Amino acid sequence: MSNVCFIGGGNMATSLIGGLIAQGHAPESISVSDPNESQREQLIKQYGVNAFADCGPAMENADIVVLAVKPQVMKDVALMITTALKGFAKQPLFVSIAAGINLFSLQSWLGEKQAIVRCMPNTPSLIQLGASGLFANEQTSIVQKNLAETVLKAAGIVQWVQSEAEIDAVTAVSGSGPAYYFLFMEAMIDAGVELGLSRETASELTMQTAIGAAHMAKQSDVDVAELRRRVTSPGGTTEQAINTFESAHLRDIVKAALAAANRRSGELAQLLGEEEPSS
Ligand SMILES: NC(=O)C1=CN([C@@H]2O[C@H](COP(=O)(O)OP(=O)(O)OC[C@H]3O[C@@H](n4cnc5c(N)ncnc54)[C@H](OP(=O)(O)O)[C@@H]3O)[C@@H](O)[C@H]2O)C=CC1
Ligand SMILES: O=C(O)[C@@H]1CCC=N1
Repeated sequence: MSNVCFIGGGNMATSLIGGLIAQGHAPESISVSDPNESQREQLIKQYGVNAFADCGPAMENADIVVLAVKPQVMKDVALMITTALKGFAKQPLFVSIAAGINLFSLQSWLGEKQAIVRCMPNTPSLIQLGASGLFANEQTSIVQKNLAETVLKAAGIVQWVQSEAEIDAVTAVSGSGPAYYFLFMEAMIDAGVELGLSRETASELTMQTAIGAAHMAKQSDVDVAELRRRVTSPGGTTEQAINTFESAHLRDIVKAALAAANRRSGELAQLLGEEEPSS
């Protein structure tokens, strides 16, 4: 079993650790570094993993180091890691899950020779229903790619993408995606309450409908547009609701929202990363 280290033990690391443990990964082979004591205590209590304040002891014997800190602190953290790595015989594979921080910056901080995978997971990893996009630098071997894939697959599905730019698109679709569905569910629950349902009933119906629709879409041999048409009886109730969404340009709103998320990844790269020399 490979040794997995997380630098940063917040929301996303907790989701991935939860997925790994649920898939039978031994807690003793998982280590975390986080300066926040209560966060460390929570992870030890909940999952029995090893937790440290500093990155050095957490990374000892790690085969894979997942960089799970906020993009804003990634440079400082990466430079600290580089110093700690100097005493290590074995160099681990790095997997960065930070939005926007590109391979050029990560290599500048961690070293040009390091094997690095950029990954964009999402929080449903906690219940093994995550969706991750992966892209590796040229220094990453097939064995290391398989290792990254195995760790992320414990948390859900994995898609390798063809170019690094696609990771920003993955961020806009599935990285941030759970929040879009939660927003839609919030709105449906509130609307159900306005129509006279209790909040509990509106919540139960909304969540079960989301689960049912997602399962159907995944299992069906027809596309989602056809599934939508099958709910929409001519002259019926759904048609009224769909017409309301279409006349408010819901598709344009979704397109603009995902474009804004995608654009933000580029801005974070510029704000927080190293400037690439123009060729
Ligand atoms: N949340 C999400 O849905 C997703 C997030 N991501 C990416 O994952 C990364 C983490 O996000 P998220 O988990 O939400 O953030 P959190 O703030 O929940 O977690 C980050 C953790 O890192 C800790 N930290 C700060 N400095 C250090 C350090 N020097 N060494 C070790 N740990 C440190 C923070 O402690 P403290 O709070 O005390 O600062 C915090 O506990 C981000 O880069 C984000 O872009 C990717 C996909 C989805
Ligand atoms: O909002 C963010 O920046 C992170 C990345 C994807 C989901 N959460």
